[in-house]
Amino acid sequence: MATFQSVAVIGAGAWGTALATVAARAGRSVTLWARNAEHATRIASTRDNPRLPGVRLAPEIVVTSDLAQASRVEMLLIATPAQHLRGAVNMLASHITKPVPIIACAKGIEHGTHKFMTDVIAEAAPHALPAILSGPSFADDVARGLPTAVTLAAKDEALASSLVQALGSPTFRPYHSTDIRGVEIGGAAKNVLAIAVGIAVGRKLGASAQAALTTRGFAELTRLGRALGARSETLTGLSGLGDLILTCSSPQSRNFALGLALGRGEQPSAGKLAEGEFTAPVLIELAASQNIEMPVSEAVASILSGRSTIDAAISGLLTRPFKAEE
Ligand SMILES: NC(=O)C1=CN([C@@H]2O[C@H](COP(=O)(O)OP(=O)(O)OC[C@H]3O[C@@H](n4cnc5c(N)ncnc54)[C@H](OP(=O)(O)O)[C@@H]3O)[C@@H](O)[C@H]2O)C=CC1
Ligand SMILES: O=C(CO)COP(=O)(O)O
Repeated sequence: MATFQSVAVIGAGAWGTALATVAARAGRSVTLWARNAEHATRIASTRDNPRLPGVRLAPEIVVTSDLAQASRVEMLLIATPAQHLRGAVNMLASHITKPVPIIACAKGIEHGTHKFMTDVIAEAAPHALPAILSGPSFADDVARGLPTAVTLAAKDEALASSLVQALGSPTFRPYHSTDIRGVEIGGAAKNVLAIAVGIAVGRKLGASAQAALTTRGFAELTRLGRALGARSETLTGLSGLGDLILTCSSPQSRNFALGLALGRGEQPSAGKLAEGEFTAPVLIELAASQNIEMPVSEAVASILSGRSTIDAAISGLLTRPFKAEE
């Protein structure tokens, strides 16, 4: 089984910083790459990243903005926002001349192409061995060493298992899988559904509505997943149901918090990345192309685009025809 001793994390936001900490805790030699040279220098000297406040970066983590240096490793993790993953991998591609695992850690679907993250990696860096890491894991919890479990999928099971060995520790437990698509669908869709549930909570629709909306959201995530070939154990696993439960139940989630603010009629906090906002339009385009009904996601997309008011969207969902549960 291959061992991966050196790891680079591309993207020094909250998640990239937490993942660098995870890899260091697992005993890897870690480089964290920030696109901005000034940020890299500041993080390297203060050992503190304002994108993940209160977390001290381990002294052995090298922070750099030099991509050539960062890419001289045995495995890479990409932790940029989903819509910037292609740009980051394009920059890396000229440095990747032999098969190297590149793990997508972003949750989303690319605008315009409807491509999932590992497809983007395969296209942009043909030598890469694409993989995906996703599951219920807030950066802050992960960085502080609170127990978390995620799914890590690659096409080749032995590779997925080696990557798990390289990153896993008692407080960060990846489960390996070969169902890349299933993992990607869960991570992308749950962010959109969390906005819906946040809106319902913000509108004070009650705990019963919160549970109902989360469950019906899971039904539509599952419908799309099945249509795209995902395995049911993945959809009910950590990267599907697990992450949906986390994100739809906690204001610690930026997607839930965005919905909460919208539901309360407040201004959402500026500068916080809520991937569901970007995923919603492309998710419903993808669903339509597969003839899959995703009414909750459609309601979120129509609210975010201004095509519908919150009250009209809620009323639209509540007056849908009664039907068999599936
Ligand atoms: N935070 C979390 O708890 C988790 C997040 N994720 C996923 O991880 C992804 C990143 O989220 P998160 O880290 O929280 O977001 P942040 O907003 O904290 O950070 C995003 C980082 O990406 C960098 N970046 C943006 N564009 C580019 C680019 N073109 N090239 C290189 N770097 C770029 C930003 O750089 P700069 O600082 O210069 O702007 C920033 O450091 C999202 O898809 C999210 O869903 C997954 C699991 C947990
Ligand atoms: O993906 C996450 C937890 O698994 C983080 O959720 P938010 O992006 O909504 O904060």
